[in-house]
Amino acid sequence: LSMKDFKVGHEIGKGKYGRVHLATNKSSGYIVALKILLKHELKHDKLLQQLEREVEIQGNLNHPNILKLYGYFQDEKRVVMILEWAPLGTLYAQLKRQMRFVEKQASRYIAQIAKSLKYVHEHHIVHRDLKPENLLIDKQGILKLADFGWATYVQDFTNSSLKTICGTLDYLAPEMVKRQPYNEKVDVWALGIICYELLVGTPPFESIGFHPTIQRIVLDEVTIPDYVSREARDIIIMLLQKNPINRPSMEQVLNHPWIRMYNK
Ligand SMILES: CC(C)CCNC(=O)Cn1cc(-c2ccc3c(-c4nc5ccccc5[nH]4)n[nH]c3c2)cn1
Repeated sequence: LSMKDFKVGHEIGKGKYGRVHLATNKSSGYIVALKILLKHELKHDKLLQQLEREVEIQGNLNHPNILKLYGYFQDEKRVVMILEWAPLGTLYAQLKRQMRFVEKQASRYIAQIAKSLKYVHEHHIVHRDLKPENLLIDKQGILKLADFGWATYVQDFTNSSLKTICGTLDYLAPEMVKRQPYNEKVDVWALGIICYELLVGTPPFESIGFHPTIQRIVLDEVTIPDYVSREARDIIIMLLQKNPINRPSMEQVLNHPWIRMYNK
């Protein structure tokens, strides 16, 4: 495969390392998203190895709520990943449009994210950068876990400043902020932030500036508005436990009444 097998359309996204274009495969007519990374931008070969690892990971993940990597190819100038196209864009954009979701819709989205995370965690992978910008929606309204922050594949959090880790701090777990060892429970925390945000419209510890946000993540208890149901309140408090040991597994999340009541 090479670029000439595709009719390349407009740019749909721009990451730290790559540009994403809508494209059509000329022979199959299939619409895909092409993530194009210029080799000279991947200067030191560590990034190229990390990219190989990313492709290796993605190639083995096969789940209805995880964005598919169909394949990849390279020529002298670039590396290209052939990815599933999600026509309805990101959950972030939909949330901005709708302000916030009714509990049934929010519960359905949280259930889908929990299913994808259960699968990813079973493969001993931690996503680490779960946020509405990384969740895409296909034409049936099904959520697809993605990871555009290509940088997460090259970040080892130990020595990089928190600020460069990701655009927003809102989804960082307390143990990450405190630079302690972390595990898949950081994704459980992020799911709690997203759950709150889908129901309320803004993340619970959002503040102006870097320090206030990380301080609130570590110190503040979440305050949940009265219009949020008892069951939703219960799952949010469960997911946003400061101590990762007290957070539930994805199995337990999927068995919670607020999930079961809307996902028969
Ligand atoms: C293991 C798994 C979690 C990682 C999967 N790999 C990636 O997420 C790598 N990646 C995917 C993308 C990407 C970005 C945007 C889209 C889109 C898309 N559809 C849109 C519709 C409207 C507006 C914007 C849109 N972006 N579809 N498919 C995409 C794929 C960028 N980097």
